[in-house]
Amino acid sequence: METSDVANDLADILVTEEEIHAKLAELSRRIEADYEGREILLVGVLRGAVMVMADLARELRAHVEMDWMAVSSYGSGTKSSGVVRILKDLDSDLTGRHVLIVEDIIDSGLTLSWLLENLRSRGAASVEICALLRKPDAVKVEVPVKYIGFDIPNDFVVGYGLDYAEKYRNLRAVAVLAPHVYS
Ligand SMILES: O=P(O)(O)OC[C@H]1O[C@H](OP(=O)(O)OP(=O)(O)O)[C@H](O)[C@@H]1O
Ligand SMILES: Nc1nc2[nH]cnc2c(=O)[nH]1
Repeated sequence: METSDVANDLADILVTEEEIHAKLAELSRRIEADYEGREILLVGVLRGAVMVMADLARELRAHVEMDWMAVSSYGSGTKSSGVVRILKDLDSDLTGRHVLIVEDIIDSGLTLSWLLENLRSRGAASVEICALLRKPDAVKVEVPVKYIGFDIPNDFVVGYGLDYAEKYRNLRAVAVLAPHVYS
């Protein structure tokens, strides 16, 4: 597939690569200051958070450990079912750890509100959330997010880790798909 084929599928770029990296730098400076003297365990939520985890971790000028969890709440469609299943659990013991959950997007909030409670019950010293994107008009459950990148409209978005039918995760920007992709 040619690169131009992918570009033809995009209706609108919502957040550019440059804007993402500037925002992650800004959030990283806040995180470094907030966690001074405390080591962070970054918990990435597979698979969408792979890009934001990789770039945030490399932007941070502090020791971090990284672990991964895979949960499923969407099945194969574009609507959250609200039923969250653990597909891959953490390898780390969270007792006494300062956990920072790294997510790509908060849509309904169902995934993160469930995950927050789940990780808090494991004896962590603290559990906070860093999410690149949030859709304020889609939220069904309010989630206390300490570090947020961008509030975006209530459209289905792809890129920078986010997929449609497992494609488009490798886009450098966050975009809305053109209608012909769905037909
Ligand atoms: O706020 P919510 O409505 O719960 O939606 C957010 C969740 O949806 C996406 O994951 P998805 O289930 O699409 O899996 P993926 O990360 O493997 O693509 C995203 O990565 C979040 O985990
Ligand atoms: N790709 C993608 N996954 C999501 N999961 C929840 N919201 C979204 C979205 O807008 N795009």
